[in-house]
Amino acid sequence: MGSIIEAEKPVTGWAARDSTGLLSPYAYTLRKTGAEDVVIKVLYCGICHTDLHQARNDLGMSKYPMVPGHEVVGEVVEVGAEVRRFLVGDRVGSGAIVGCCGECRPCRDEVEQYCNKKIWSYNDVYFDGKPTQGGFASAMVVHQKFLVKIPSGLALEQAGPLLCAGVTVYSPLKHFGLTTAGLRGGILGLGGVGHMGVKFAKALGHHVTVISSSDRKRAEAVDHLGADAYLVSSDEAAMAAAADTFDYIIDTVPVHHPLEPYLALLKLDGKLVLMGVINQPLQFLTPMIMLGRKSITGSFIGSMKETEEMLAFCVEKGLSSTIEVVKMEYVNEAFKRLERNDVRYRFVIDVAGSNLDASGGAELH
Ligand SMILES: NC(=O)C1=CN([C@@H]2O[C@H](COP(=O)(O)OP(=O)(O)OC[C@H]3O[C@@H](n4cnc5c(N)ncnc54)[C@H](OP(=O)(O)O)[C@@H]3O)[C@@H](O)[C@H]2O)C=CC1
Ligand SMILES: O=C/C=C/c1ccc(O)c(O)c1
Ligand SMILES: [Zn+2]
Ligand SMILES: [Zn+2]
Repeated sequence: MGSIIEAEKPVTGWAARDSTGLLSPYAYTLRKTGAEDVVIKVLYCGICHTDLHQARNDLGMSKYPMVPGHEVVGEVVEVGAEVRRFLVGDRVGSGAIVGCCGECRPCRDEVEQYCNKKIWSYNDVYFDGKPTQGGFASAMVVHQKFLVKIPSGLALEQAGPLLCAGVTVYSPLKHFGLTTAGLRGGILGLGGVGHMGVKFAKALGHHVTVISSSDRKRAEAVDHLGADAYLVSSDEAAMAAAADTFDYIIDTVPVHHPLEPYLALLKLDGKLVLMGVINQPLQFLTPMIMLGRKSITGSFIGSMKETEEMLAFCVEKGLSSTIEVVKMEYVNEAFKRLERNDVRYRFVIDVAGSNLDASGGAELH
């Protein structure tokens, strides 16, 4: 077991300073290692579209400097005195949430992502009053409850996106009972979350249709990801032909869009599950859901329990994410490419290989 270091630890991350979302090196300190804390050296971190929303202040709630990153894979380098679940050297993962109250109903029911006092991995304030900072950094301190072991069957760089994109799509499939083989599912938006949706839905034995904004991803969706069908949302004839055929649609589009074209695709009792973080009201006419008893619902990441289950599911089914690995110096370009929908299907930063501490942060804040 590692020793407890009593001092705050200097660390270098890449932070956004304002709503341009441009990231640059930033020096700060990590809290002293508490009894249930685990210090991790960050190895890899995926880039989720939420990181872009937050860095650019799309939701109007961003605080700077902000070190994004919530698809974190690391190696344990220290553990607190009461950490029982992890040892120095373990390969671990951390996601979007790093704290919760532990007492409310969602916490007691092990769906702590729905705790009203949850603490986000960055752009939030920890119990000690310090800002939380994410995984675009050389190290993090995380309470043991919010870490999972990465199973040995998974490549570390590919495991990162499972910790947000993966569990985000696994959780509603499980929760809404969408696990029966033979269901007909739609994945709207083939990005980081969407591509994991195709993989999980196929592994569950569903008939999977990708619904995309263009024809550009058709061949990859069918040949590489194994989708059964591909619809271009602007192709009115194809959309009309597919009306009333889907049990569910997982909607991952990150910008404002109409819902009616997708509600029309659902069968009786079909479900539209909203995933995208959208800062403008969405609209639909009520008959679009009444005539067919359809549901519009949403889902937020997944619990730590579901994350462990999802990782085991990936090992069992031989699944992982499809990624492009980049160095931290490329992160601003990666953000631009993510915004213009030019990534197959997730960027993952090789954080350890980017030698952040050697590059030196800005002055200590
Ligand atoms: N609910 C939750 O818990 C979570 C929510 N999110 C949110 O889900 C959304 C999707 O995240 P993620 O998969 O990482 O995003 P990506 O950018 O990787 O994928 C989004 C996909 O949506 C489609 N799209 C349609 N219009 C646009 C547009 N104008 N700009 C960009 N993409 C567009 C594209 O697919 P195509 O080319 O096929 O049209 C694109 O690949 C984001 O809003 C993110 O914040 C993310 C994780 C967890
Ligand atoms: O990517 C993970 C977080 C998603 C998210 C969902 C909802 C919301 O309001 C956010 O700020 C983030
Ligand atoms: Zn995310
Ligand atoms: Zn709680």
